[in-house]
Amino acid sequence: MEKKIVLIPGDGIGPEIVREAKAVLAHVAEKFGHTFSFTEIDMGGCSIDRYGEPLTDENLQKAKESDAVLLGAVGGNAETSPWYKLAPSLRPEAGLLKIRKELGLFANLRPAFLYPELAAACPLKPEQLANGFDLVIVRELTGGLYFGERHTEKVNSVETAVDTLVYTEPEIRRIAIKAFEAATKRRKSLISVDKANVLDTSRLWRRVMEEVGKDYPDVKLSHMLVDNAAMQLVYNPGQFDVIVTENTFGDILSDEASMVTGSIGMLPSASLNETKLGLYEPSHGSAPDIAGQDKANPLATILSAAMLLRYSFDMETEARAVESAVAAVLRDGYRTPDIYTEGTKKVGTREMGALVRERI
Ligand SMILES: NC(=O)c1ccc[n+]([C@@H]2O[C@H](COP(=O)([O-])OP(=O)(O)OC[C@H]3O[C@@H](n4cnc5c(N)ncnc54)[C@H](O)[C@@H]3O)[C@@H](O)[C@H]2O)c1
Ligand SMILES: CC(C)[C@H](C(=O)O)[C@@H](O)C(=O)O
Ligand SMILES: [Mg+2]
Repeated sequence: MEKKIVLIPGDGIGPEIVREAKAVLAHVAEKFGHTFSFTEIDMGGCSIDRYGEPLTDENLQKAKESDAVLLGAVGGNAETSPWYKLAPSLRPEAGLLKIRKELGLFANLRPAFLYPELAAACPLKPEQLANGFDLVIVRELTGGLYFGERHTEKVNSVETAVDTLVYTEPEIRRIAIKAFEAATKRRKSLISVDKANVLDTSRLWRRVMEEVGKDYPDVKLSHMLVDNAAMQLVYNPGQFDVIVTENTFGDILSDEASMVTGSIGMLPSASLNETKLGLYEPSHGSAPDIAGQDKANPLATILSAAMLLRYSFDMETEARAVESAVAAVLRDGYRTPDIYTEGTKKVGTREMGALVRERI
């Protein structure tokens, strides 16, 4: 049966990395006898330029009617791009938030894994990597500060900005279940990261995690304050298996975790709801500083395509074939500039994509 994939190249390096991931998916389809159709839509700055808004309802509808969505990245340089002169609700990132909310993508899985071949690209000392590094961050994606009420006003003639952090018990419960399920399939350790020494939302978060944990007696649940978690991630990263955390903390900790893998260009992600329709994207941004130069690492996007095959299409063999091909390329010594170290072979975005496809 044909599978409909909506591609969102977006801005900056987005079109370059999505081009490579699309070619990987097309290669998988041919090799394993599947039919994938591809429809491209605009989102982010390119959509603002074309339609005056970051995601039109018509394009959103195309995403809703697909079987899976693969995104590059949206956004530009906030200092220089005219997109950032617009009202916040019309800026590129608003398109991303709209699609996450409209598709109900509350669970964002961000696996971070240090390939042994990339140890030299990791800024940590070898002894800190003694326990390896292989974790998944389960980030809540449709609540918290990102979606709370916000405004800017003058209070007693003082310019005042307000962002609201809200979580409801059902929102916490459903992400807890995703996290416990993920931990069940891995090393059965779940660390819930919060700021319960200060925030009411975190205290509710902790209570619900404990309650849901009763249904998963095999999983060891513990709690860690987010400031400590940020420190532990670079001090002893091997201690983590699954981390579950709220939207903002997950955003920050996942960029931090990405550097332990060698580069933000290595970190894929899957944004899921309760159906099979998911959105897959690298955790990094549109990297305007290297856009159009064939320098971007396409591996996070290619690994996101592997997650698409796994979670939206139930194609585990195909997903593993893509992941093994990425591992093989790294074993064979090929590196984009962000993960390049002495003695390895530097390649561009295009060549990296081709090298992965050759190994599937
Ligand atoms: N999901 C998304 O669409 C998404 C995610 C994060 C940031 N953004 C947007 O991207 C724009 C730039 O943000 P930023 O500079 O803070 O973060 P960024 O992730 O785009 O870039 C940070 C640094 O990492 C490098 N980098 C990122 N991806 C890379 C890759 N695949 N290969 C090699 N190097 C890579 C960049 O060159 C830059 O030096 C902003 O407009 C931001 O809002 C979008
Ligand atoms: C671009 C931005 C809105 C987005 C986020 O904060 O979720 C990005 O940083 C990410 O990690 O996907
Ligand atoms: Mg981020």
